[in-house]
Amino acid sequence: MTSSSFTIAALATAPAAGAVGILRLSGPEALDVGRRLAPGIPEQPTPRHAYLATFVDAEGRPLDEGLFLYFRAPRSFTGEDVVELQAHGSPRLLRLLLARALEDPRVRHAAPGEFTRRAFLNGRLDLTRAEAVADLVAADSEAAVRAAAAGLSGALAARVQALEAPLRELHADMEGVLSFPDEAEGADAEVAERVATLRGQAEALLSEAGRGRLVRRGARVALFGPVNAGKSTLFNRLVGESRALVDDEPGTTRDALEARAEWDGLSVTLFDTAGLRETPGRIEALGIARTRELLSGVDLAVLVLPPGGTPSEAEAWLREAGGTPVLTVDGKCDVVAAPTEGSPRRRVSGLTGEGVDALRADMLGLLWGGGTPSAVALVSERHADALRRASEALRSAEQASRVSTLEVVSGEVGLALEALGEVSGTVVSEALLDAIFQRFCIGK
Ligand SMILES: Nc1nc2c(c(=O)[nH]1)N(C=O)[C@@H](CNc1ccc(C(=O)N[C@@H](CCC(=O)O)C(=O)O)cc1)CN2
Ligand SMILES: Nc1nc2c(ncn2[C@@H]2O[C@H](COP(=O)(O)OP(=O)(O)OP(=O)(O)O)[C@@H](O)[C@H]2O)c(=O)[nH]1
Ligand SMILES: [Mg+2]
Repeated sequence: MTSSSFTIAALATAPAAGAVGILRLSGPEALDVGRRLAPGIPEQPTPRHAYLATFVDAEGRPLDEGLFLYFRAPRSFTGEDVVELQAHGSPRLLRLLLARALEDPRVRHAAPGEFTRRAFLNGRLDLTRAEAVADLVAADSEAAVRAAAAGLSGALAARVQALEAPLRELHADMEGVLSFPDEAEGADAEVAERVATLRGQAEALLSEAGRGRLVRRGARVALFGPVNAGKSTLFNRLVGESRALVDDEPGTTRDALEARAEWDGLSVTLFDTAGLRETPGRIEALGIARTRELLSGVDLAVLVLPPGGTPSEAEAWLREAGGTPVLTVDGKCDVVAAPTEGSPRRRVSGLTGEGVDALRADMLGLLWGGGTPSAVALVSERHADALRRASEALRSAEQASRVSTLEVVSGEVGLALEALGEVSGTVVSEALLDAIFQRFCIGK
């Protein structure tokens, strides 16, 4: 028996009490096994019809009354026969039902992501859409939900396809000329231009990886600057609650504090840090070392300066952020009159809230550079790696088209095609599938 002819079973709902819990079976014996748990179901149930059924134990004693659904292959999520027992959401009851299904030697417990893996192997989803399923389940902000939903409906698949199809055509044209130089004469016209256009597209898609990461993981933003500048007060204002301690004693914040917020649908983790100063006490020095470390790992740092901060002071603090982009603001703006000539820096007051909405908009602008977070293509690290290899092969092809033979150009284009195939799933190894689907939860 091959692994895919095994019938698999798993709970499709989280192992917690809820209104409804689902046991899902997929494979050739799904109906037979399902009917043994729900003996009232006809031998040939109507597919996609919700039957009210009694679920029973091995002695025929009722365990629950629930819904029974049968999806006949290939019209199911996995493309195989699928049966769902939709029971009351008791974790203990569901484990009893699962254990009964697993008593059958033709059934084994599904590996993480195995239902979706079978859907992929049976051609129901391409790889980008299968991965969007995992992204959707893991999404913890509205932008992440919307971007994953777009991926599930094929947004990324379409962009990869728009690259893969003309690349395959170009490859075929060149191979044609190489095999039948007389008949295919001219089919390799403008190779350099065609390669250059496709490389541009591959790089454009690759450039969305950073934004994809931001949507998936959320943005990380840290407030930093000299002691007593009003960082914690501003932090509390930005997160909308009094999370951080505030005091007029400089050095109040010793340990970085974090809070999660959702701005324009984007998940943002905001950090309040220990204020920096030149001659710190010992404990504070530890906090300061941690601030520097934190600053190096965030997507954006906001330097909060006290009123009257000079440009040279600002310069000195800016160096603390290393390579991280910095947005500098003048804090406590309520205590100083607005400068007569337009100050280059945003003025905010954590105390009164002045300038805080505008600051939030500035931060989103810097993190996003415009556009809506939910409209981003969810290019993952895995996709980016393959796209990088595809772009490199296309760059070599471009060079070869000027200095080398058509054979060499075609070889490089072939490599680019292989790399792209890893994104869509037209070229995949078992090991790659293992790596992808291991990240899924059980029952998905
Ligand atoms: N109860 C339940 N809810 C669920 C799922 C499930 O498996 N069970 N899903 C699981 O993740 C998602 C829904 N995804 C699904 C995708 C395709 C098909 C399906 O039957 N497709 C067939 C028929 C399409 C049609 O006739 O319109 C097909 O693609 O051929 C079912 C569920 C979310 N909700
Ligand atoms: N007038 C005014 N006072 C503020 C403002 N923000 C903070 N303060 C006051 O300034 C003092 C320091 O505020 P914190 O928010 O604790 O400053 P901090 O930068 O976190 O300080 P450390 O954690 O010590 O580095 C407190 O007495 C606050 O009430 C503001 O916008 N306007
Ligand atoms: Mg503080």
